[in-house]
Amino acid sequence: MRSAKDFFTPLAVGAPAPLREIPARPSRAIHFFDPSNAKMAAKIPGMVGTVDVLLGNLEDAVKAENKEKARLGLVEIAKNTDFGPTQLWSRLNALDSPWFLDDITTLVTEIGDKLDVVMIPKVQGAEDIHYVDRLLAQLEAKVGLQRPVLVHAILETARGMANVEKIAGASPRMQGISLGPADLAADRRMKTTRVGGGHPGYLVRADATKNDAGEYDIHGDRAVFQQDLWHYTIARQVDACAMHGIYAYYGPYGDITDVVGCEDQFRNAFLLGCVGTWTLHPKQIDIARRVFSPDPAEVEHAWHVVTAMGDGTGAVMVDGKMEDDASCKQCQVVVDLAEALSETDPELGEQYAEAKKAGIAKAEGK
Ligand SMILES: CC(C)(COP(=O)(O)OP(=O)(O)OC[C@H]1O[C@@H](n2cnc3c(N)ncnc32)[C@H](O)[C@@H]1OP(=O)(O)O)[C@@H](O)C(=O)NCCC(=O)NCCSC(=O)C[C@](C)(O)C(=O)O
Ligand SMILES: [Mg+2]
Repeated sequence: MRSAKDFFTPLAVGAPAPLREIPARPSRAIHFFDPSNAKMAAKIPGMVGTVDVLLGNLEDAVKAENKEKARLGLVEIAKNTDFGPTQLWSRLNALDSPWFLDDITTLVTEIGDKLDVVMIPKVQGAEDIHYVDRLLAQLEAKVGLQRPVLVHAILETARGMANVEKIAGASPRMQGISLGPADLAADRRMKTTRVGGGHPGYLVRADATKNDAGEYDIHGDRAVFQQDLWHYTIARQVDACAMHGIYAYYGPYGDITDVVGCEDQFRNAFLLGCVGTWTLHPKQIDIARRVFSPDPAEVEHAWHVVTAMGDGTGAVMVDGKMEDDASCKQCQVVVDLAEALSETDPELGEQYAEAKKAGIAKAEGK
């Protein structure tokens, strides 16, 4: 572990200085595409502006014989596309794979100026991030990049989970962490075969009631509530990220057809503190944008409270409810998110501007 004194020192002579703060850029939908799939790749330039992040996936879901094609395909797309406000990320192959070294070397030297974040799969501990950190600094110095490429870890092993706080704080490059529910389930020997989402077997059942004979009717009509398999994992991931000033994300929802279940899983993650999710299919993009953008009614309420609270201290009544310093901070989270999203999403920006006007007017009794 580096000393706090040299945490922000570049790890190679000539590498750009690490950022002191990770920018809160909108990243509601991290849209995955396979750059070796010609049909999918052809759609990417037209998707600029429709998602916050376009991610060229080089790891799982790309066939072994297509790894090189995917890497070079991504270089080509990046060189020929103006991404405007849309971020460009890539998921590299795992550190122990035969492809990682060429992935990182090629991408940083060829398109490092366009690449915002590299996603590293199957991160086990801080040592994995330290390795990537130094390598990135050397490559950045070699090609004279002016800004550091950031790092995003995927939580998909039990060891990675046990080390999540250390991973989140391993480098000033750490931008965020996503959940990898499929690999994590396998590594933990969980018995779900689904890629994310719930499972009907993971439930709690209401107590049995007594029948007319005074016996517990265990086979009677008892309400069943399906539970969230990922609650503990996401909550811990969110704490680790918040503690280190980086961002937490849900990951993939593999049942592309079940848009309702997908929306529920995304919303749970949003409410727990995640800022975004992955989209694997165009169908999931609108869901992610909707879920990870606060409802204008919430934004209006947040402005009402923040305005009514003035300097943020004391207690006031708003719509029959007590608001104080703490709830003002909760509302500030919503206000800040709405302001950040307004900068890149003009349609939402208009709705949020209306909500702000209405919230302030209510606070001022107009
Ligand atoms: C699921 C698949 C096979 C269905 O692909 P399909 O072609 O069968 O679907 P479709 O419904 O027929 O497609 C309709 C149209 O959308 C296009 N399309 C379809 N998908 C995309 C896309 N992503 N981006 C842009 N365009 C897309 C597709 O080309 C087609 O175009 P067309 O109408 O012109 O014919 C396909 O959507 C796909 O390959 N998606 C990405 C999968 C992926 O990246 N998986 C890896 C992340 S999850 C993971 O790795 C786990 C994790 C974290 O590691 C862990 O939990 O451990
Ligand atoms: Mg995985």
